[in-house]
Amino acid sequence: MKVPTASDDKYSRGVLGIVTGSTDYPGAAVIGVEAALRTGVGMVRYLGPEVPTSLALARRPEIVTRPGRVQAWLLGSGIAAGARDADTANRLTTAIAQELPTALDAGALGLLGSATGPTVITPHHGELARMLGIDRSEIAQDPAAWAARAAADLGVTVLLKGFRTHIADPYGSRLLVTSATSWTATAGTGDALGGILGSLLATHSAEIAASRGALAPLAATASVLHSLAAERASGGGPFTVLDLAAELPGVVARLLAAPRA
Ligand SMILES: NC(=O)C1=CN([C@@H]2O[C@H](COP(=O)(O)OP(=O)(O)OC[C@H]3O[C@@H](n4cnc5c(N)ncnc54)[C@H](O)[C@@H]3O)[C@@H](O)[C@H]2O)[C@@H](O)CC1
Ligand SMILES: Nc1ncnc2c1ncn2[C@@H]1O[C@H](COP(=O)(O)OP(=O)(O)O)[C@@H](O)[C@H]1O
Repeated sequence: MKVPTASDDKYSRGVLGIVTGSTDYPGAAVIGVEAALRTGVGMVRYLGPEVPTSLALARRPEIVTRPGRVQAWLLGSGIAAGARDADTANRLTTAIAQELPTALDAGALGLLGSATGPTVITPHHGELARMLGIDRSEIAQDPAAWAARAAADLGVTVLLKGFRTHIADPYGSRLLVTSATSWTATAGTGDALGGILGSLLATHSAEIAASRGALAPLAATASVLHSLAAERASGGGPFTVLDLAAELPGVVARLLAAPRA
């Protein structure tokens, strides 16, 4: 986690650009924005269609909806791969061309071929199966091996979601985060994970520029924050994804206060 200092400002802390949400799935944009802000980032620039933009602004007026410089991108949650409008397609390709640290989720996974910057993909089993052209049941049999194989074959850091989240990169990192609660299996929690990860990419862009090996531990950290926030939101029962997001600042504070091993 990056802790702001007396000499920081909103730009030096890191700006996250978010291209998520659509008229069909506007809520994914709201969830990602909320989770990113609550993880701790200097600023969020949200760029999307009118409906998700209005909803995100209504919930989080601190977001900026004009294009400008960012340190990292979160792309694709709530965007259907086959139904992108021209403006969204433009925003996605413009973002990817900047070669900044980027999290590719859901409808942006298909753009992996043009992502030459430091990239983390965040598929669930169904999405990774589609990307690799195999059956979902094969991934379920050995998710760790498939995450590692995808990282090697695709040349990016892979965060494969599930009860166990497997993180693998092309340089040999293999990390596992086990979920604190299966109440997490509820719509929108993956969109929240995207926001958490995006926030960490934006605040650690210098470390990522120095080494793409920084991506895997950041992806694992995002997953740990997500799991701990889910546990606190759950308290042993069901919760909604905005409950999870509301727990993020407390989770971050507690981790920072904990003595280091
Ligand atoms: N409120 C919102 O706006 C929400 C928007 N969402 C967006 O909805 C779009 C479609 O996402 P989906 O994942 O539903 O659909 P997909 O069409 O990507 O995936 C559906 C296929 O994958 C399988 N699958 C789905 N989740 C899985 C999992 N966790 N593990 C293994 N297999 C799984 C399903 O059985 C199905 O075969 C995405 O853009 C996503 O970001 C969802 O995140 C839900 C909430
Ligand atoms: N059975 C489970 N137990 C705990 N966590 C789960 C389980 N299934 C999925 N998750 C977690 O919930 C989130 C679901 O993400 P995703 O499948 O993208 O859903 P959505 O697209 O609805 O947001 C991921 O963070 C994943 O790791």
